[in-house]
Amino acid sequence: MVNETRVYLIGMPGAGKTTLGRALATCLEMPFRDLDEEIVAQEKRSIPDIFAAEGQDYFREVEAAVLRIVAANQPRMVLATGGGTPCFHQNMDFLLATGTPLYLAVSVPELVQRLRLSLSRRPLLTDIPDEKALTAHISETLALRQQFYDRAPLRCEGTCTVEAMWRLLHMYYTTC
Ligand SMILES: Nc1ncnc2c1ncn2[C@@H]1O[C@H](COP(=O)(O)OP(=O)(O)OP(=O)(O)O)[C@@H](O)[C@H]1O
Ligand SMILES: O=C(O)C1=C[C@@H](O)[C@@H](O)[C@H](O)C1
Ligand SMILES: [Mg+2]
Repeated sequence: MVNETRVYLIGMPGAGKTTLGRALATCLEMPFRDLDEEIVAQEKRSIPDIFAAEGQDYFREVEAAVLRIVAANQPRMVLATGGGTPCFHQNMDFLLATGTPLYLAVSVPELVQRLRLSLSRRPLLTDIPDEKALTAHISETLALRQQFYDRAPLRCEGTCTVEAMWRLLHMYYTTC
């Protein structure tokens, strides 16, 4: 039953949506899609280039449109969403209506350690000077996003694994 649905991985940048999503899809023998990659393919430019040329509002419109197109084309898949996806254009309502959102809940210090090395390719993090500022930024962003992430029916805490996600999904589908 798990593999007849759309599993939507949501969570902060660095939570592991792409890395774990790919592995979960292999384990479930389901197609894997990454919303950021779909946006890059549709726009034929990188995410930092989209933000720089058009700004965040445009990016969020494209993100919402591509989400709906990918879902329409894929009745079963594991989809790694973007970090901000659930927070714009009623996307969280859409995710809940069309599949099973699973929130990867990772602590701020762990996110900071993972994101530290990749700031330059993340358009919302490029101007952050040091680890203290990064910690403050991640904490503030998470505080704003938490209300959206918390609507997910499934939540994997800490250093999540494919096995832990599989167990959550399996329990959810056998009890619902
Ligand atoms: N469970 C994990 N334990 C340790 N490191 C991890 C784990 N999951 C992901 N990472 C590492 O954290 C970094 C970010 O992972 P990933 O790109 O999958 O996150 P993401 O949620 O897709 O982020 P984004 O929203 O920016 O696309 C990568 O360097 C990855 O190797
Ligand atoms: O957290 C965010 O708002 C973002 C996360 C990335 O996945 C990309 O979707 C983009 O860089 C925006
Ligand atoms: Mg990703």
